Amino acid sequence: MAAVLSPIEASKQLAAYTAVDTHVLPEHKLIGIGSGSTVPYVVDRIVAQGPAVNRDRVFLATGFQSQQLIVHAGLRLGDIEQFPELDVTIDGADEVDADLNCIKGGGACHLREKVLAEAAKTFVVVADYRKNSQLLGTNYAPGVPIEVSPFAMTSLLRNLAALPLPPVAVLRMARAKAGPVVTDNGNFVVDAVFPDGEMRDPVALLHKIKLLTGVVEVGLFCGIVKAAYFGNQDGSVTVKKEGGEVSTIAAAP
Ligand SMILES: O=C[C@H](O)[C@H](O)[C@H](O)COP(=O)(O)O
Repeated sequence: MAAVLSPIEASKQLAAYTAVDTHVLPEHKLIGIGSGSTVPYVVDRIVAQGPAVNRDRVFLATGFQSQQLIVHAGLRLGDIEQFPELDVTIDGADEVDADLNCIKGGGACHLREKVLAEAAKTFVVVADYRKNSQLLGTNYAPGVPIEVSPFAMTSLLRNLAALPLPPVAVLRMARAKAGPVVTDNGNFVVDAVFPDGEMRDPVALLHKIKLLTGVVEVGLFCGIVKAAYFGNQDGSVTVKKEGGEVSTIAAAP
């Protein structure tokens, strides 16, 4: 018997299934798989397309979690060095604004995620309705994830504090380990809550943070997303597309 999903899980699944059905076509052979709690549903739906179509596909991972998902699903794992150009990458998101700018990195994977997003002809994000917002920072409270070289962590905190509109910034600590979260690249993550004024221009903010010494990557994804799929509580899916088009696919009867 199929497990009964909670409303949030059901909306993640709905978003993931709809995005895969729309964007992962039989002719797509190189596919990036992102990170987070929505992505397992992406992999499930791809597996459901069947062994015949998946046999000659290669899947690239944004980190340890998606690598495990790919391998355990019996799909072929590839490397960005071998396959620098992908047909499509599907990933989760922490928050998506009206212009398809995103906060990503709640799972500390945003460096590799951005590499696979930029490598893809089509980059799509999937999420539940809580991530759909007008202004970044409205629903996702921890702030902008900033991956930083460990040696530069203290100086980054000082440099952030010295900005004209400084954020409240903290080193992300691990939950079941003493000490900080360490990324798949061996770096630390600083979470920085910026004033609303700064969040209104994510592109400018991204550039400002990226210039600070020791910053490896910033969890602001700007101008990369082609479409975002949000599963809603009523079983419908809201689709936001590059260019501003917003539509809702009605719930199945
Ligand atoms: O670093 C993690 C990623 O950016 C995730 O895609 C993001 O945190 C969303 O994850 P979830 O779907 O679990 O909310």
